[in-house]
Amino acid sequence: MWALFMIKNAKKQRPVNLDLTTIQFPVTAIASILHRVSGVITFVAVGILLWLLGLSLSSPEGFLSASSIMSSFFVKFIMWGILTALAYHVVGGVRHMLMDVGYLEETLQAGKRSATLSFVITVVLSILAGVLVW
Ligand code: HEM
Repeated sequence: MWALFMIKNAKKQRPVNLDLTTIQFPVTAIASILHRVSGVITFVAVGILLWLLGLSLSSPEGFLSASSIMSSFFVKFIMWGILTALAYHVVGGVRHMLMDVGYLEETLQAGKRSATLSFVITVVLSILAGVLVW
């Protein structure tokens, strides 16, 4: 009986915060989830890019179709998004591998610094991708 009372009471005293606006993710958490999201985008992109490559190599008409598809703003925007996701995935992947081989310290401070740096590098690569696409 006493144990039951303790369990009920312990449950009541658990801190609850349902105000999502007061919850802030650390930069390392954002870097981590974006790495997964960019991996999934890259996975889907492989299919799209291979299809476009196949079309462009199929015949001279196929090449013209592929370049006319690529001339639309919407498609260029998607391509820019794919290249940005790939850039972040590669930069984040290299960060992971540097940590795995022990080149980057596995401390919170080093993690925060390398996560921020990988965002900065991705922004630069994303601008370059925009220049390439447009
Ligand atoms: C076609 C290309 C690629 C695809 C579709 C892809 C996709 C993915 C996916 C879906 C994950 C799982 C993410 C997770 O569960 O959190 C992942 C993880 C990973 N990827 Fe890629 N990836 C690709 C290329 C690369 C490249 C070029 C690198 C190297 C720089 C890389 C490095 C990594 C690393 C290190 C992980 C593990 C991260 C961890 O331990 O949390 N990937 N990738």
